[in-house]
Amino acid sequence: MTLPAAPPMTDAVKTLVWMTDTVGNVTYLSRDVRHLFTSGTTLSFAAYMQSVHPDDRQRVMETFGRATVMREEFQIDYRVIGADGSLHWVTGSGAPRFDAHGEFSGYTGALLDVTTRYEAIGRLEKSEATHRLLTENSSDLISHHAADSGIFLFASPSFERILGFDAEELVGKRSAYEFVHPEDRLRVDAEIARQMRESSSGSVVEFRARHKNGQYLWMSTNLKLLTDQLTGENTGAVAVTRDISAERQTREALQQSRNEMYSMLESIGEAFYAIDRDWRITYANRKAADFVGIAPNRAIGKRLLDVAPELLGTPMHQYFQQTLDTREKAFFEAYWEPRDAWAEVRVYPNDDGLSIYFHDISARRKAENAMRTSEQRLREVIEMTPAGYLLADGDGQIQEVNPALCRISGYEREELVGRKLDSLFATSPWDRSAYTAHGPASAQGQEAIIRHKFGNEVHVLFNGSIKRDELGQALSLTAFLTDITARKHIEYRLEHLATHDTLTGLPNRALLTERLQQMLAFSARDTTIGVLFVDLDRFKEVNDSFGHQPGDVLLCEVAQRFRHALRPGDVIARLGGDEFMVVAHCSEGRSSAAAIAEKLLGKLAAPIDIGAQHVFISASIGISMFPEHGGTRETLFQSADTAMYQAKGAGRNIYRFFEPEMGVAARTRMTLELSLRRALGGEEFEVYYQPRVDLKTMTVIGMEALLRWNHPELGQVPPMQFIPLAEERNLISPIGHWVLRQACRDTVDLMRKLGRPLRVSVNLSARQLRNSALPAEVQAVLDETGFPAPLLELELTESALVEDIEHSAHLLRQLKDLGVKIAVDDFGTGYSGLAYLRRFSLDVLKLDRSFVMQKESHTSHFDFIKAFVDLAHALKLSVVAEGVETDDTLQFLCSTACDEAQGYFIARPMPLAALIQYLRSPSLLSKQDTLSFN
Ligand SMILES: Nc1nc2c(ncn2[C@@H]2O[C@@H]3COP(=O)(O)O[C@H]4[C@@H](O)[C@H](n5cnc6c(=O)[nH]c(N)nc65)O[C@@H]4COP(=O)(O)O[C@H]3[C@H]2O)c(=O)[nH]1
Repeated sequence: MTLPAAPPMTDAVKTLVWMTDTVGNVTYLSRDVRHLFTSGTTLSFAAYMQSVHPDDRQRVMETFGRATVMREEFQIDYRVIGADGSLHWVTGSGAPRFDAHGEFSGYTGALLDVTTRYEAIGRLEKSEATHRLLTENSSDLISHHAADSGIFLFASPSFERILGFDAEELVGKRSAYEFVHPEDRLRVDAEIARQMRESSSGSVVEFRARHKNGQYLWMSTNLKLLTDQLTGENTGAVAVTRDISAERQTREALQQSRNEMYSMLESIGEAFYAIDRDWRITYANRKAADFVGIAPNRAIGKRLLDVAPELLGTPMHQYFQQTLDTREKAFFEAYWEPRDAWAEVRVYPNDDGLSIYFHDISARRKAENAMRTSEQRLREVIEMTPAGYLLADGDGQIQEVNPALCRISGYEREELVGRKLDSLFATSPWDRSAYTAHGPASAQGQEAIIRHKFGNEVHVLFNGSIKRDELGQALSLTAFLTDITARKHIEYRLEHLATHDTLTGLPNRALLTERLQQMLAFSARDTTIGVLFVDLDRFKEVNDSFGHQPGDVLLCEVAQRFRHALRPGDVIARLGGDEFMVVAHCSEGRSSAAAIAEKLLGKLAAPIDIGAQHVFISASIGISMFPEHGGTRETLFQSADTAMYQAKGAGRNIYRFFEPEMGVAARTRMTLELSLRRALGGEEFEVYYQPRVDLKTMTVIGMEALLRWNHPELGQVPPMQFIPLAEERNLISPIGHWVLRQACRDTVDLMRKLGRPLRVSVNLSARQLRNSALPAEVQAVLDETGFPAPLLELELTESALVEDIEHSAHLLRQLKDLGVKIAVDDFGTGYSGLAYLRRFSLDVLKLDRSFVMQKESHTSHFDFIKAFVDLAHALKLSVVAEGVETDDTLQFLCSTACDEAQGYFIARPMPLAALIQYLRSPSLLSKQDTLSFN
């Protein structure tokens, strides 16, 4: 059989028809594909089988064989290899052929070239295999879910590995929703809803999925909803889910460490920011952002110069650039003008750019500035202060001085710096011990002496302090020194004034007392000290006769002579008036003291010249010895005083040692003094009144008030015993005041009772006259008692008046201005004459009793008294005679035109009650015998 020629496969219909004989040899083959199998027209079965792909040959043989045996139709796809070597997929189909006799005659069939289809299938299979491979081996969970229910339609094997469920357990049985953590469900739903709403093509959602073992794993799902192309309905979803637990953990850890770093960067007291190489801010903590005035999140990502344009061109900017260039860190301080702030900046290079730390040091800078300013000011103050200033090191070597110290010390600054403190100070509160450990820390307000360059001493007030290390060792010494030399001189003068007698320059009582105290305190047991009380004799007379100034000249001369008579160790003091006291060591006991006394008296032997006058003066000296007469200065003074009175009494110009018997009299005086003080407070005083008569009318026109002291033990003490004591002990003023008040009160009462005026005269002592407040006190008494001033007569002795003439005259004028009368008591016993008294505005002269009594012995006395009374009258003074004891005297006085008289003959001093009685009695002069109280 000849096979027709076949067209090329590609051009022709790809189906060929074939026929075989009963044993399978090809008897007919369409021309189209013939060339595939043979170049001839016939083809044996075996040859044909050679064309079949070896891998398919067996299958083809079996199919053919079975079909032939069974006489069945067959169809089989297999590959053939063309004669040209090309491979083709063919679908071979055949059906048995029977002849008219029903005899099998072979097969007739067709071969369809299905290479193209198979290639497509091959590709599909390959892709499917690839996908399957991917799906089966993917570490991700790949799933397909039904719409709405989320039931698994497909689950990749990885589900078992990751969530513990195999596909069988999932597909068609469970919903994806079962696995979502309840807390994440809302989020997942929201995402699905969003996707459906927006028809978006997939999104990623993270959630926790429950493992079969109950634990949750973090998953990230890439979810894609599937939509029907025609209806647009959701037909399900595919999901690719990945276990991101580890990633989450890493991410969280990273976030955690980033948070920690940020919170650390936030919490550090410093501002921090980082910039990349493009100067973009990659991080800025709040402090840094605040510094430039921007929110941190707004700064990040921005270029530094956009956020802080003021940075451009500043040193800070240059430093940043330099660090970026050199990769070397930089530390510096910079001023940030927009904030008027100073920052301490540290710039570190890193792989991305720079890490910049800065610390606001404005406060510190300000404090430093303030400190600098205050230091500057302090320096200026130190330079300008009038107090000297010095700074020395711990060894006392001067490091720094101010101009004032140069002025005070006389040295130039260069001469002082480097000098040791010890050589500058003669005395200072800081000796060597100040520099040692635990020495004093400061010396405030202490006095020191600087040795001036020219040798003189400069007194300074020293205020210093020492700075020490922890071991107490001196590090530096600072001191301010105020020049107090002038003040010291004044102090010295004041002290001298306080301790020395201004007239004679001798030590005064205070200094003498102190010296004696020292001598007693520091004396050895066998030391003998003599205390000599020296009182000038009749000095008062000199004073009264020549006046105060000559008296002062005399006292100075005496002081001078006494001083020369004594040894340097002896002390001589003027106690006041004409009293001196000498305290001296007496190695030979009494004989030494006696020698001193004689020397003193001897010094007075030569007359003293006062102006043109030679004045002879003597002294009485009382001596007490330590320890013989006492151990304390009081007893020694007292004893010397007592002995001096003894010497005076014994005839003057002599000295007397104290004898114990003398002490008795002294003690009596002391007892009296004590009880006198008590009497003032009690009711032991009483005023007696001695009537005074007008000699023309012989009527009582007034009386003299005389003080009586009714001592509880001693009985009535006469005024002459206690008045001088009261004067001496400064008690007379209160006593005198009491008498004045009592007298005024009694007389007012008396006048009221008798219905007629009465004058009362009250004695004033010399001491009262010294009191400038006397006029005011008298006025107060007059006001208080309502006593008429013209009826009050104040009696003063001559000697009291002349003690200080200026003062007396002034005071008398003031008293007279009150309207009271002034009488001079005891006239005729003193040294001054009438003319002398003209200087005072007086009203009454009281002739002393001794003056009145002389009448008996002098025949010319009458004339004298008469002339005196006339003279007094000429001076507008009335004359009162005192001490009228006899009728004769009274008569005599009447004949001399004397105005008034008082005396025992008329009436003795008497208590108030008796006076009332006396004054009421009709005949006065007949009563004198019965009214005796004195
Ligand atoms: N022999 C004699 N004496 C007569 C006669 N008439 C009066 N006398 C006394 O002579 C004194 C007169 O007083 P005086 O000269 O002021 O002398 C007073 C006066 O200086 C002073 N005195 C008395 N009372 C005070 C007083 O209150 N203050 C002051 N400062 N001194 C007073 O005491 C002195 C003595 O006072 P008295 O003892 O009271 O003594 C009184 C008086 O009793 C007389 O005929 N013959």
